[in-house]
Amino acid sequence: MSPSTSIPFSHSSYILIPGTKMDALAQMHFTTIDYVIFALLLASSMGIGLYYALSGGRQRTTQEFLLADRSMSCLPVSLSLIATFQSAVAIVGIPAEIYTHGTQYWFIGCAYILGLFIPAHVFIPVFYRLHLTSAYQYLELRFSKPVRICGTVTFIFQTVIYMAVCMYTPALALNAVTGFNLWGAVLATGLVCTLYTTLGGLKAVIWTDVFQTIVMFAGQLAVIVVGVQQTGGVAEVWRKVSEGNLISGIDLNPDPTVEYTFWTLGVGGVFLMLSLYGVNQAQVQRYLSAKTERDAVMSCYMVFPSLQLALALSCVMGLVMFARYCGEDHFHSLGVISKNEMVLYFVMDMLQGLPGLSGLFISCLFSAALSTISSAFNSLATVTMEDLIKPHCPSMTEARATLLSKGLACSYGLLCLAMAYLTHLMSDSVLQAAFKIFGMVGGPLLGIFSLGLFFPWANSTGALVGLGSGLAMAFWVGIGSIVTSTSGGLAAVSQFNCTAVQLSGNVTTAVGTALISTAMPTATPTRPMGLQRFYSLSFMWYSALNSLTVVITGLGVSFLTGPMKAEEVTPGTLYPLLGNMLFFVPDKLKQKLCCVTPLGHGPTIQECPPAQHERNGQAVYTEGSVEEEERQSFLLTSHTPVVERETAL
Ligand SMILES: O=C(O)CCCC[C@@H]1SC[C@@H]2NC(=O)N[C@@H]21
Ligand code: NA
Repeated sequence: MSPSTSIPFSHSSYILIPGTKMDALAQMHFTTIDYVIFALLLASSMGIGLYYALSGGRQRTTQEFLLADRSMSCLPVSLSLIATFQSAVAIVGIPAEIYTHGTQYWFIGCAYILGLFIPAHVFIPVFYRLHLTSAYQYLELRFSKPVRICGTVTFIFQTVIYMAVCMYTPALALNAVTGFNLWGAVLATGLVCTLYTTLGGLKAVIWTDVFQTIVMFAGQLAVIVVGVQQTGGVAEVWRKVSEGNLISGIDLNPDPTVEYTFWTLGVGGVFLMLSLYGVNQAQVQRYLSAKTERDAVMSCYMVFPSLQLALALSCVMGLVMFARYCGEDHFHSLGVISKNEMVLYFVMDMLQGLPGLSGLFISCLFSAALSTISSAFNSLATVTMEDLIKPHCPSMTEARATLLSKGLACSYGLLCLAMAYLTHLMSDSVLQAAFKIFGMVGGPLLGIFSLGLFFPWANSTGALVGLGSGLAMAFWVGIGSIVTSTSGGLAAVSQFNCTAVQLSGNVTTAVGTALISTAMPTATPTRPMGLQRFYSLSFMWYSALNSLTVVITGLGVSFLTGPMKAEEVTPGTLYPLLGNMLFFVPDKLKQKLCCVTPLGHGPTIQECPPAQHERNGQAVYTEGSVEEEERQSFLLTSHTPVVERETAL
């Protein structure tokens, strides 16, 4: 056993080194029951999709297809909110991070507090009362149409790339450990997902998310239970893990180039959470599908415990995996050359001989992927329809609009399949690839929404230049880190080896030292200086850096080009940040002080829009018509008794 081997993790994943144990394992094909379980998962997802295609309003209106008729209660919405950003990436990626970096990553759970509290009390009330369909309608109301278009296009770009990673991960898993045909798996996943999303709309996506989240948790739990039992029980696992020095306390290191510290996870993680649970269309659409604002806020609160459970399951799986292979450079001898592969080997090693469980785990991986990918297709179709097509063809009939939405969901599905094929450059950890996508593209989007919500002076020129600068900053750092490959994840890989070594005197501790092995075996890790240091910024700071770049540049340009006055801003598009921070100041003084229009003052000037036609003197609105939308928006925003709502805020 070589005590200090460094395993240079390479870019390419999933090459099975012939003759190694891994290769032998891959020959271990699924038993029939495993395939049956996997087929059951795909069939039940299809069933739910078909059910919603043939029941209810039969997906005949965009209100139903894209927003589930705004009729959902908080439980399914909250499970769907979790499923959307908990994919195979987390299930495959997090245990490997725990194995190689210790439990520091677990501190991202601290970011869930503010990361869900702020969306519940800032973003949801504003978006819900504006009665939006697409989050980017907000950008037109607050700024201008060009800003909305840029926001939509940025979102589409981010989601298509993220989808490719999400679809590729479980398929590679299947291929790596079962020899199952890689592209057969991608095709099966993509087609099933595209079908039920296209047929059943948001209702089907939400209810399949509920089912798939349950399968996801069950699969992870099964692996953990079997893993603990095969490693000699909880006490044994705990002993090996603590000896391996894997339990890391709070790391308060302020160095922003260190990948995982309390600051990058607890603070940087909040910005990541806000970009996902605050302003991402997929989540905003779920909030808007709730039948009342209260249901939307409750669904956001209910995400917290489930997200903590999902995080705990992934982290514990990493600990058990470490305990199982501790004391031997297991993965090295196995020829495992990518972090993404570790978990798959571990699971197949644990579950072999237990028919059905490996099928359950692969179903868990595909459930996680399907629930994320279907949410993305549906939100991509929604924003394309609402932001890019409808404004140009106002006279389009409801039936045609719905048909076009279905066509969009389908074509996005096929596009993501193609993107999955192109995703050859898989960074060493798919989890880090996902974090980079969110940070580089989701960060600037968080910035532009924050600019609009919290800064009345911001104008649309500032917003456009701000968004552009945020994306430029993101790609400068992101590409810089790949080119110089100094940033964590790609080159420098810390590899915990859990061999016990004799230290000075007879003190023996397991070496928890992280052996930094870089891709250049000769290079000793030197402290990067200047621009190198900038490029080696932890990817956990990308969301914060890029959103703040948008806000600062956006404000600067707004002041240069003539800031907006509070009365010019569309009512209901500002969040009285100052007003609510100074909640202790009496209203009269507050109004004078920061001249802030309290939240919820909808457009009071306009009259209730004219109905399409009258029937015996009563105004009649057809469901889903533009007039109906305007009427609802008017009712929602003008009748609210502001005072009591404001205190609720
Ligand atoms: O699993 C994925 O597809 C994406 C990786 C996790 C995304 C973020 S991390 C913080 C938050 N917690 C989750 O479970 N998902 C999101
Ligand atoms: Na998911």
